[in-house]
Amino acid sequence: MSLFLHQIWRNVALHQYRTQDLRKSLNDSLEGDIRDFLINEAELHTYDDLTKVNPVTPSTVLKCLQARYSAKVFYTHAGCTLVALNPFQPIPHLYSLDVMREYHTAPQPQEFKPHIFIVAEEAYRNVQGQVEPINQSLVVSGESGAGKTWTSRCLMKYYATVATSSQKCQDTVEKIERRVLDSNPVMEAFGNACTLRNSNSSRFGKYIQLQLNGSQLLVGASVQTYLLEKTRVAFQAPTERNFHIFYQMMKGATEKQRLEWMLPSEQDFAWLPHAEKTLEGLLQLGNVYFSPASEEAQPCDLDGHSKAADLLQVPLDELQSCLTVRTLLAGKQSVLKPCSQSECGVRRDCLAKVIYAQLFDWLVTFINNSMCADSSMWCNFIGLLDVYGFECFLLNNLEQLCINYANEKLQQHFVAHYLKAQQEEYVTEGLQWSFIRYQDNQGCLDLIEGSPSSIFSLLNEECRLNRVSDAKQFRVRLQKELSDNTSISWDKLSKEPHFTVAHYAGNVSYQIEGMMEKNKDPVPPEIISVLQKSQDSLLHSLFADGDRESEGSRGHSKVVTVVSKFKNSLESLMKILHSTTPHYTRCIKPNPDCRPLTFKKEEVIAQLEACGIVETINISAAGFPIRIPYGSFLQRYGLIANTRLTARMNRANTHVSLTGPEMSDQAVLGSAVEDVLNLVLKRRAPNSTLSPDDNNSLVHCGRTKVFLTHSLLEMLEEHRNRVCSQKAFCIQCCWRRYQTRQRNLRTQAATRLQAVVRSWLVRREIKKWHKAASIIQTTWRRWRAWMDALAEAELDDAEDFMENEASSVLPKLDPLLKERGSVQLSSIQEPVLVRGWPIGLAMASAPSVTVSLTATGFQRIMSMMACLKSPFRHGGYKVKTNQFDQGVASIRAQPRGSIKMHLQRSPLLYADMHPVHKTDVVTGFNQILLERT
Ligand SMILES: Nc1ncnc2c1ncn2[C@@H]1O[C@H](COP(=O)(O)OP(=O)(O)OP(=O)(O)O)[C@@H](O)[C@H]1O
Repeated sequence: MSLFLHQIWRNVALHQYRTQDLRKSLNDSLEGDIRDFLINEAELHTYDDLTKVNPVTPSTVLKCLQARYSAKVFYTHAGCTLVALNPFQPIPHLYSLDVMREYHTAPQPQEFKPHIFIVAEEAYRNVQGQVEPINQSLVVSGESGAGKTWTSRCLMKYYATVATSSQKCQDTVEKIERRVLDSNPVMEAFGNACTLRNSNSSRFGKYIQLQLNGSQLLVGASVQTYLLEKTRVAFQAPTERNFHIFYQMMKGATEKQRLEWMLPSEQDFAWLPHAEKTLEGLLQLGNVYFSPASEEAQPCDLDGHSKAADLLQVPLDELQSCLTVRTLLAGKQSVLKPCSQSECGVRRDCLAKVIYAQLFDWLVTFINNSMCADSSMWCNFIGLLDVYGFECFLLNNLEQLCINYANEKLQQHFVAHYLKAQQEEYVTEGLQWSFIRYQDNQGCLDLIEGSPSSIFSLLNEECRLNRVSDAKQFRVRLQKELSDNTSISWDKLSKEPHFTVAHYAGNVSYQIEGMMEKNKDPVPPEIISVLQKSQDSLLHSLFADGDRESEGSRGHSKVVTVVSKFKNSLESLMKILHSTTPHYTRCIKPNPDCRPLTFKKEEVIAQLEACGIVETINISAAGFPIRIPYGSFLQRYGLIANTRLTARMNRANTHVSLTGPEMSDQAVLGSAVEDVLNLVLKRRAPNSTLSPDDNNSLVHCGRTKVFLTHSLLEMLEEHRNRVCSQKAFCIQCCWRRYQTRQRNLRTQAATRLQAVVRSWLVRREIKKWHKAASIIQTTWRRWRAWMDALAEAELDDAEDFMENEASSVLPKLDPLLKERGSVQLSSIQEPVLVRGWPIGLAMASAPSVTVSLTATGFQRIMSMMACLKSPFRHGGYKVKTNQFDQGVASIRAQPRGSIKMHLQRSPLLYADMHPVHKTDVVTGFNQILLERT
């Protein structure tokens, strides 16, 4: 009994295990199945738009980008954004003049493969179309080395080419176009540097305005720059370099210039790291060293400043004092105070930075003056914004805060634009739905720039207080004022004063130390006044107008801090962006090492987050991330409502062919889709329907597509699975029934066949038996008759024979027998008549049960053959039985001795055969013989 129970338990367990296993494998296959339905992974590289991958998730988007990158397709749309992957190798055919012309002349460039030229052409056509807002902005963003500068260059070349091709006054345009293009290397020389992340990294943001006249021809351009990294002049991170211009000057200077600029080729410069041996530096200032003064009240001693003073053409002693002595204002009295060695160093760096920044601004103004068209000449513009991407390093300070703030601003603008685009698609599809649930990054922006309290406002306040800044105090202040905002937090374990901001692209921790100083960006007034005294006309003009507010010249209330300046310029930029039609290009760096055609998933996903693509995905998810055309929907889920899809489709097609417009087709399909959705929704909540007021947060039927949330997709899948397993069960039952029926039919047919064959065989056998029996009967009767006749005739002839024949034969045989004891018949020359006993007589006269002929050998055979009247050497001889030897007078006489007959084989043809295998039935001749024995 226990064994039996154990067996049952084992079977149940096995069954459960198998069921689980089956369910798991079913689930696995189902997941793959849905994936295959929503998106064909093998075809991922063919998706030109990331928002078309289903479902729109970071992982599918990433897979799609990777597949395209492997297939050497570098541009992909992401809704209203273009994603540009950096190939890190020249792809000349992608940017050739022919390709530019192809995109420019195409009736529908959007139908071409995604390309930066589509963005350029779209913007250009928008200006041509004069649809409000006519002015366009091309926003190119991405992290350092992602390809922003490359992309901006491509865009400028495109417009230059397009403008040239359709320009009548070639000369003017070529001039402008040349100037626009030629300004790039100059700007890059002054504003770019070799960094760890990019060997030609732009250390400033720029907005280039390409000015177009009424005929949409390029007539001028202007550049605005943002946040130049001027600290690089005096400080470079290990293994990084100073701005390119210094190295270029050192490398390219002629002997004459070297003499003029005091650049001996052997000289090393502290501010020019990683220069080749032959290179020298321009910045003699960097080689000015300070040694502590012998007395505390005395300023530091200087070394190497004379060359700098000569080059800057400022009085040597004034340069020395401005670097080593500070002027303090005490009421109307000014007091001179010697600076410490480190303060001297800060002042020296400040001098270099302020000169470089002013020079850079001057350069930009110069370029603008040479490119900018008169305002009367142009009416529209295409703006090109190349800004730093989101930054998050180990140590982040004010620069990163400003950059990330700018990115937050742009992200907000982008999100608003993207939401608008999404909303427009919903409207086109007839959906009454809005993204009211979507939370944008306003909270984070309020934290950084809001009023009355924000990071910027508190930083500015701190600077205006004109006191020595204390990082710890500032942190306490931040905590007190801003702790209500959820976008700011503090790491309690960190000892360094800091704050962490939750940006849209991730959390960034900013160190407070040094932030206030950077915000003040103080320029000692002594430095400005020295520079104003420069004999160098350029340097003099840079500072002569006194534009630059120095520490001393401004009242504390008027302090213009870095963040307030940056905020102002950003606000004016945002105003421009808001007044234009934006086009976003997100440049992605596929690997940190700038290796050609190498795709690192972790790198890319981080950038997708930082450039807002993941946010785009979130926005999609906040709406209806899954959009399925009616036809595809019904193909997969039609079975839920048992919808006769093909019938409806056929009907729809008939409508189309008859009526032309596709709407009737869509309407028919739409009603079938609604049937399916209603069924699923009813199961979830019996009273729910697909009315616009009900369930509209889950699903919407547009004009051509169904818009679904993830949860409704899951419900649909669940329903489909249930219906599928019911159908599968039904199919199994039918199949089994069919199989059983087939098996029965086969068995019946086989039995019938067997019966037919058996009866045919039996009939055939019986026929044979009948034939054999009649032959036997006939033969038997004939034989009996013949025997009777023979017996009669023999009886009549016996006496005559004895008298005539015996007397003639015997004498012939007698001597032979006497001589040999036996007779060789062949030796008898004359024919011998052998007369055998009629078998009937022989048998009848047999004295015992065993019949045996006394004749032996050949004689016996002959006798038998004769008895049976079988021909044996016809007419050759006659055989006499031994009865004659014994002097038989009459055949009627009883033969003496025993007669034995051994017949091993019947001479009759069918004697051994019997129709049924019955051992007890013996017929024919054998029967006769047996009857006799
Ligand atoms: N489309 C492209 N085809 C070929 N090479 C490219 C392409 N885009 C970028 N590159 C390569 O990548 C390098 C870095 O690009 P780029 O200087 O434009 O980056 P960036 O985003 O402007 O960086 P940063 O912010 O540091 O200035 C280029 O020097 C170039 O070699």
